[in-house]
Amino acid sequence: MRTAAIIPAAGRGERLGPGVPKALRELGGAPLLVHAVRAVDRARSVDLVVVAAPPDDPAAVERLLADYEWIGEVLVVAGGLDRQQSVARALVSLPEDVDVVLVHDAARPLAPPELVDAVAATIRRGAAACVPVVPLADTVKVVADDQVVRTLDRSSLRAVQTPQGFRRGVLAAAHAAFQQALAAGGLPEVPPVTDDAGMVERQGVPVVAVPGSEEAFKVTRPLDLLTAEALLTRRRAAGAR
Ligand SMILES: Nc1ccn([C@@H]2O[C@H](COP(=O)(O)OP(=O)(O)OP(=O)(O)O)[C@@H](O)[C@H]2O)c(=O)n1
Ligand SMILES: C[C@](O)(CO)[C@H](O)COP(=O)(O)O
Repeated sequence: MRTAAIIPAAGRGERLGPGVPKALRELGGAPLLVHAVRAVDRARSVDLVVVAAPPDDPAAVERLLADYEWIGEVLVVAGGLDRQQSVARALVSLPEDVDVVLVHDAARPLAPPELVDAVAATIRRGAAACVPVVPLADTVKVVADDQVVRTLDRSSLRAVQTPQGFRRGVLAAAHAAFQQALAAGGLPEVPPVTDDAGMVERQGVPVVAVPGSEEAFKVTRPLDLLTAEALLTRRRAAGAR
């Protein structure tokens, strides 16, 4: 089985604040994207990496990655206007012999390679789709117009991370159905589709949940970048490359 890791990296990072696209922001001397490529590249299960770059200048991302001699061959494609489009563009660029696809946010730079391998192994063992999940730390309430409507039972709620893993045909069919539904007049707004597993769920395909990692958190807001710096400093002090 050949496994490809798609890294959607075409987002602006509005919640992180003004600056270059989020995937190109620095963390410990290298762009977030380089850390995310390292995370999947170091995983034993990954044979090929495809990056969906900011669409205005994908060649700049190609040049950037070429500066890191430890990075093997990475295919770079132009990303799209939203995450779904970026993943879809990478998906159609995959060589025919790829049968397992992992999708991993550039915005999750410190995901452990062991997590990548655990997700890939779940698909290789026969699951159609797999997501890493972590329990919620906070109490969760439904709020409308500044009023609490109700409190949810968080015991069965999980926060979902990446990498998410799929049999290639399952992910391709879900993306195709998503595009068709959009073309035919849109999708229901609730729940919005924010990840690839969400598209697969809409097709009625079972999605396996495996334990995620606190270190696979998403850099979304400025404090997340500070947290990532601290974690990276600790890893380097412990001898990590
Ligand atoms: N058009 C887009 C939008 C997002 N992404 C990618 O999807 C991942 C997760 O998205 P998120 O953290 O929401 O990133 P942004 O969309 O950049 O963030 P924001 O919503 O704050 O602008 C990121 O690696 C981001 O680069 C992408 O490839 N193409
Ligand atoms: C894919 C994802 O990282 C799973 O948690 C998430 O849905 C993407 O984040 P966004 O902030 O909703 O774009």
